[in-house]
Amino acid sequence: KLSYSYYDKSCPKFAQIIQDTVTDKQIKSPTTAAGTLRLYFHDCFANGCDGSALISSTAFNRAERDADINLSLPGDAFDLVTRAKVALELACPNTVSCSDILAVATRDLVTMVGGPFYSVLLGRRDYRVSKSSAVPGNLPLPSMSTSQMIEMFAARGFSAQEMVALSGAHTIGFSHCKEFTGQLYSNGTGSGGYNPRFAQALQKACANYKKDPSISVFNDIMTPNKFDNLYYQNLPKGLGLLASDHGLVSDSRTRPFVELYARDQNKFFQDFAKAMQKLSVYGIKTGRRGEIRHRRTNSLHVRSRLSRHTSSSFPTGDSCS
Ligand code: HEM
Ligand SMILES: [Ca+2]
Ligand SMILES: [Ca+2]
Repeated sequence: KLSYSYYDKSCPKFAQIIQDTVTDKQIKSPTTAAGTLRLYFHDCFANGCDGSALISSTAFNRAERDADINLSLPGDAFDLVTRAKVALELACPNTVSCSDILAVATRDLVTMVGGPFYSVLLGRRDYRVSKSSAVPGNLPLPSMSTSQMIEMFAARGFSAQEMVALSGAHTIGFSHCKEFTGQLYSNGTGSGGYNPRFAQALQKACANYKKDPSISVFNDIMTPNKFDNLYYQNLPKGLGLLASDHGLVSDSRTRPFVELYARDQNKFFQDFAKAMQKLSVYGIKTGRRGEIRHRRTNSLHVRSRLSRHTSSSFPTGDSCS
C-alpha cells in the first residue's frame, strides 16, 4: 500500500512544500534538524511511525509528548511539522498524513546538514491514540547497558549493526547535562571511558546545571552541526558524550561497527540511510487503523519545556498536534 509516488496525483507539490518549509525553518533555527531527527526516532520507537508523538495532551489525556523523556524535545521540531501541515492543507486539503510529513521532513533535514539522501515510502496514516504511560520502556536511556540497548532494538527487528548506524544521529545536536553528569561525578574525572580533559571540561560546563537545567552540550564536539562520521571517531578517544555512546565502543558486539564507520564515512552513510528507511516503515498504520489527522487550533499552546530551545508560537490553523 505504501509507495514512493503516493501523493503524485493527489498532492503534486507535496515534496516541494516540505522542502521549502524545512529550508526556511532550518535557516532560522539551526537546531531544528537534530530536534526533528530525535522526535522522529521517538515517534517511531513508541508504537511505530504514526505521528503519535505529535499529539498534545488534553484535560483528559496525558500524551506521549509529555512523557518525561520527551520533555526535552525542542518546540522547533513540533513547530516545523505544524508549519508544513498548514501549508499542505492549503494546497491539498485532507490528503497528507502527519506521519508522512515527519518522515520526509526528517530526511530533508538530514540531507540539508550534510547527511545522505534516501527515498521515503509514503502512505502512512496517523494514529489517534497517544499516552505518556506507553513511552517508558520503549525508548533507550543513556543509563542502559549495551546489552539492554541491543535487546530493545532487536525487539523491533534491528540488528546491533543497525543500532550502531542509527546512533550516528548523535553526530548532530545537544544533550542536557542531567543526561551525562551522573556518570562524570560518580566515576570521577577520567574514568567511565571519558578522556580526562574532556571530563573536566564537561564538569565545568555543567557546574551550574542544577540551577539552570537548560544547560546543554554538543553531542559531537568536533563537528556539532554537520552530519558526518566524526561521532564514531570521537568514541575510541573517550570523546563520546553519553554513557550509552561509550558503551558502543567498549562492547565487543558493537565496537567493530564503530571502527568501521569511523574509517569509512560512505559506508556509514549507506547503512544509516538503509536503517532509516527500515525505521520509517516500522509499525506504520494503513487503512482504517489510521487517519489523516487535521486539527484546528485556534488557541496558542503555551508549553513549558526543559528544552533550551524557544518554542515558537504555533500558527492558527491546521496542526498535527
Ligand atoms: C541507542 C540509544 C540512544 C540513546 C540512549 C539516546 C539518548 C539520547 C539522549 C539522552 C539525548 C539528549 C536529549 C536532550 O538532553 O535533549 C539524545 C539526543 C539526540 N538523539 Fe539520541 N539516543 C539514542 C539513539 C538515537 C537514535 C537511534 C537517534 C535517531 C536516529 C537519535 C537521535 C538523537 C538526536 C538527533 C539528538 C539531539 C537532539 C537535539 O539536539 O535536540 N538518538 N539521545
Ligand atoms: Ca508512534
Ligand atoms: Ca558531526
